[in-house]
Amino acid sequence: MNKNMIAPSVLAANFANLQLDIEMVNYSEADWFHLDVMDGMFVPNISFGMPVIEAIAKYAKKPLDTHLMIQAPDRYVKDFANLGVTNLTVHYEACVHLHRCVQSIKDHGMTAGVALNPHTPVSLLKDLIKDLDLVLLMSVNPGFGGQSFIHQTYAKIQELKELIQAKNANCLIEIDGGVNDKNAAKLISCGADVLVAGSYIFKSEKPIQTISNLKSIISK
Ligand SMILES: O=C(CO)[C@H](O)[C@H](O)COP(=O)(O)O
Ligand SMILES: [Co+2]
Repeated sequence: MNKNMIAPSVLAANFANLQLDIEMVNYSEADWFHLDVMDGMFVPNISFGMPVIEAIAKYAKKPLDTHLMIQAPDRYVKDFANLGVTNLTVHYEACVHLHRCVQSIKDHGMTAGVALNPHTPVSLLKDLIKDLDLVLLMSVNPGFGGQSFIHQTYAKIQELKELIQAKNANCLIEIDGGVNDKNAAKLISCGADVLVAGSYIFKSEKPIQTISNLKSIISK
């Protein structure tokens, strides 16, 4: 997979005119769509589910990177595969049988990611890292867009990078929450491959330009 990527989080898009924002991302230099699914149980917020992803998939011309913030996500792996999701990320904290869930995601033809909450140590992934295509480090507490970046994330990225290298694993590091032009370069230099950005992109006056700026910051 390519590195130094931008994944706009649709959570911050205009839901009254989603198609317009989807076309904007298609047209932009962004690499993936980031789709945040929240169930009101694992996180204290409810976002969107299958019907909305089905609608997005109709217009999206870039891979769908889907971040499940739901309890027992293994129940829905097949449904997300059927919607055309490219990468499915589940939370470490939401999965009792994480290894089985990761295998199921791959068996359904998707790449598999595991997300860690800010309080969850990277070392817990040591026995699974070789099976993963992506690790998502939450740089805010999951559930809401527009929160402030947690600075401890920089050290976690470095620790994760060391684990990946020590285990000779081949997985991307994705950072999610509070990403902007101030922290993007440092995140990449610490070892991140994919930056998710929601509010910073969709709440800006010129989102296409904002994506382009972020892309040039992380490509240097
Ligand atoms: O997973 C998420 C929240 O749980 C979102 O992807 C994340 O918050 C992105 O939004 P922002 O860039 O506005 O912080
Ligand atoms: Co997310």
